Amino acid sequence: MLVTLGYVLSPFSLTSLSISQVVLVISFFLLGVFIIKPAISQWSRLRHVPGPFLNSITPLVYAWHTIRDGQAKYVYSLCQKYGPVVRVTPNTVVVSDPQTLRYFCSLKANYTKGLWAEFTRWDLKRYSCIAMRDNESRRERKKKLLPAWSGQGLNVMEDRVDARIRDFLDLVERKYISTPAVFRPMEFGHRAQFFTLDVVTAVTFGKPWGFLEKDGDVNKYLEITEVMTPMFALLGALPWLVHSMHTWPLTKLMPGAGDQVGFGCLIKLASDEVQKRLQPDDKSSEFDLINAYLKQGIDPEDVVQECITLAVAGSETTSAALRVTLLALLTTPEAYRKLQAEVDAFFANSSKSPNDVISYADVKELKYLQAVIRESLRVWPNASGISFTKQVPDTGDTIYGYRLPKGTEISGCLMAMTRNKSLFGADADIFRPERWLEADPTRAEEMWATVELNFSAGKYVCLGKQLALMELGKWFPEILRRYEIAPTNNPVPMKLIDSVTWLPLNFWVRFTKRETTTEAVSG
Ligand code: HEM
Repeated sequence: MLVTLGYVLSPFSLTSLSISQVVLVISFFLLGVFIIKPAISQWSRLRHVPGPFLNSITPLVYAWHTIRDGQAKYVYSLCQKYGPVVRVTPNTVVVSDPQTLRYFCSLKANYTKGLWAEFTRWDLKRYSCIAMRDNESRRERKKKLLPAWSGQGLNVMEDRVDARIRDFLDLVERKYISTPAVFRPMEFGHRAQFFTLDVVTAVTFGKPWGFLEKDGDVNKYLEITEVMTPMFALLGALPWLVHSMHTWPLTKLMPGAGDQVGFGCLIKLASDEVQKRLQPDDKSSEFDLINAYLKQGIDPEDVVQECITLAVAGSETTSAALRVTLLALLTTPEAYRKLQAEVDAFFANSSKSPNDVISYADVKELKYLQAVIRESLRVWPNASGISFTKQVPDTGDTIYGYRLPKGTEISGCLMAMTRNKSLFGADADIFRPERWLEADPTRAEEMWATVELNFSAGKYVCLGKQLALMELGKWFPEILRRYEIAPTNNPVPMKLIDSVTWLPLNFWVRFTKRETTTEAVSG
């Protein structure tokens, strides 16, 4: 560097320059070495990939749009403008073709997880599966996690979901039935989170954390995570932030088991529960994910990390899907009535006791219900920006004819895939469940294979996919058979925020009992 500096200064006689001129020359030199040169080399790596010029030299454009409008809408607009491969930040490209997404998630493609995955590590010495970037270690771990998510495990999970449905119905009965004489509105955005958090903790720890019973935030967990969630969107753009967060002194700001409130309480809950199972006198032989994972020989410290991940991965995503599905139904009265009619017909012909929660097997047979769930996942896919990037392997790769050097981060724009007009029809931007019933079986299969990418694919596929579909599938019939739900007239209208998942603010609804309602089920 000194040689170069000498070369730059050589045309001048140092004695002929004033101090301020020397400072100016050195400043230009430093600017060139530390800012312009890296920017040029960053830009040139992927200069052949289409995208806005500014995005190719700085991640701040993406970060700005993410903060302003949300990542999904922004990345979707870039895909529409630039085609199947778009450069969204200097080192990130996004594809809008399902086949390519499936390819880079497959075992054979040998891609690894992108840098954002580092953010999902709470203990820097340990990894949960979702945070593992090394392919061999994640393959080993996933092999041990998978058995719990099928067969008997899934049956027990179904019982736990049923119990939380009963808790939800009990909450509605206790506090939220409106009549012409009494108006008792519910803010549904948070109640959806209470439901999914209680499901996921019941499945993981054997008992719910207690959000529904309290009808409120437990240990300020939600208050604090709501601030953190939008950061996921930004981290896709600013991976260096992830590294800084894992460096002293910022590590001091990371949540820990000693915290009295927020995310640290979840860490403590997970550590305590795992420790309890390790005691010789522990009696909790029942199925839950802690016992199942320990039985597979996963190190207890790693089981703690898996539990924490589950609570995060399994609650925000599913509650977002629950909220947007209800929102879609409330704003499409025709669909609401059709679903209600299907649900009524099912229960009218069912021999089950009114207290039994509908089985998952029956849920899968309700065609309009399935169409509604698929349609809402289609119109509002989760994480449709660059949140779950993967990294191109050492060999580099060629995608759509574009050479991507090793280390390039790549992601799929789900919204571009799930609103593709050639597959879903000219009205792909609107919620219309009928499209699923109109499509011939081959087309319907392709449509679902695309929408299913909400849960990722290949070696990254979501472990909780069936659990999430079960929660959504059971919640609607059990609620709609008993109550009419209507939006309320708020002075401040509802707003849907894109914060990796979908977060409606001010989502107030009114529950009234239906004339033909069956009795609310008791716990
Ligand atoms: C609508 C609901 C859900 C959606 C859209 C969803 C989406 C996803 C996606 C996209 C991934 C892959 C991330 C990546 O590529 O790195 C993932 C992974 C994961 N999800 Fe879900 N998820 C949902 C519900 C759940 C539930 C209910 C649970 C469990 C209680 C869960 C547990 C997990 C776990 C453990 C992983 C990590 C899998 C791995 O790293 O191989 N998810 N999910």
